[in-house]
Amino acid sequence: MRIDAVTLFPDLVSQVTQWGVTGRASEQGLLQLVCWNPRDYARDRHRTVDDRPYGGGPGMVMKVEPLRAAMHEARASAPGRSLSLYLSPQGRRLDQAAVERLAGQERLLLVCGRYEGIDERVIATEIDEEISIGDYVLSGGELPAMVLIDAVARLIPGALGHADSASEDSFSAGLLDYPHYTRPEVLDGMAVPAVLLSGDHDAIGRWRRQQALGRSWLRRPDLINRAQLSTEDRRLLDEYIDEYRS
Ligand SMILES: CC(C)(C)c1cccc(C(=O)NCC2(NC(=O)c3cccc4nocc34)CCCCC2)c1
Repeated sequence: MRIDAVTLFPDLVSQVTQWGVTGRASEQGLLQLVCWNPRDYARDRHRTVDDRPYGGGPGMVMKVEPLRAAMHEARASAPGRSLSLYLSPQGRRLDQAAVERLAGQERLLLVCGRYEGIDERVIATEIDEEISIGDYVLSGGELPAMVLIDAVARLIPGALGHADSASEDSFSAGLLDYPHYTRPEVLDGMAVPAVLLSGDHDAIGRWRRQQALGRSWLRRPDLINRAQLSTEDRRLLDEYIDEYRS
């Protein structure tokens, strides 16, 4: 999958192709990330990339021409149509369903804001979707872009080795993860749940499902309401709730 990122900090965004699963996906040619810096398209002597806001007020706005030139160069640099996304607090909240939809695109163009943001007319004419990763104040759209790249890259066929894919099971079913344990068997007097040492893989599977259901019910009831629960799921969850309330 080809992803182009328009950013004033290409060295920051390109770090996502240097490490871990996304690093390997990039190494294997499954993910191709190219960064484009508006500063390289600033034609004045000072290579200006910000501009003053109409209406006055604090801060600056990303200068239109270098930004648009970088976007146009990015689009023209490879075949295929890019879905153009502006990472923005005004955007639709990113969730796994959106990630799955975006992973199906042949190309993504990610625009990262800095200063107070970008000109609204650039959004109106050049951006297909605004996407937000959450409600907190950030310094730029680069970390959100890297979050999106990570989430999308994991869905590229072949990107996840076996060791990585386990955690997809419960969440891709839209639930929180069951608790994980590893050595030692007793840590500061706290023992691993006995079922996990039993070797009874059916019991272990049921226990993990019940934990995923129960923890989702406790911490993220919104996920439970959206999940498609089987009758066995309902039984496991009811048993968890009875125990929790007893
Ligand atoms: C949400 C909240 C707190 C009410 C809010 C309200 C108003 C402004 C901001 C804010 O952070 N402005 C700065 C800015 N943020 C982002 O780009 C950004 C932030 C959060 C999630 C994101 N997902 O993608 C991009 C995201 C970076 C500099 C260029 C202008 C945007 C926040």
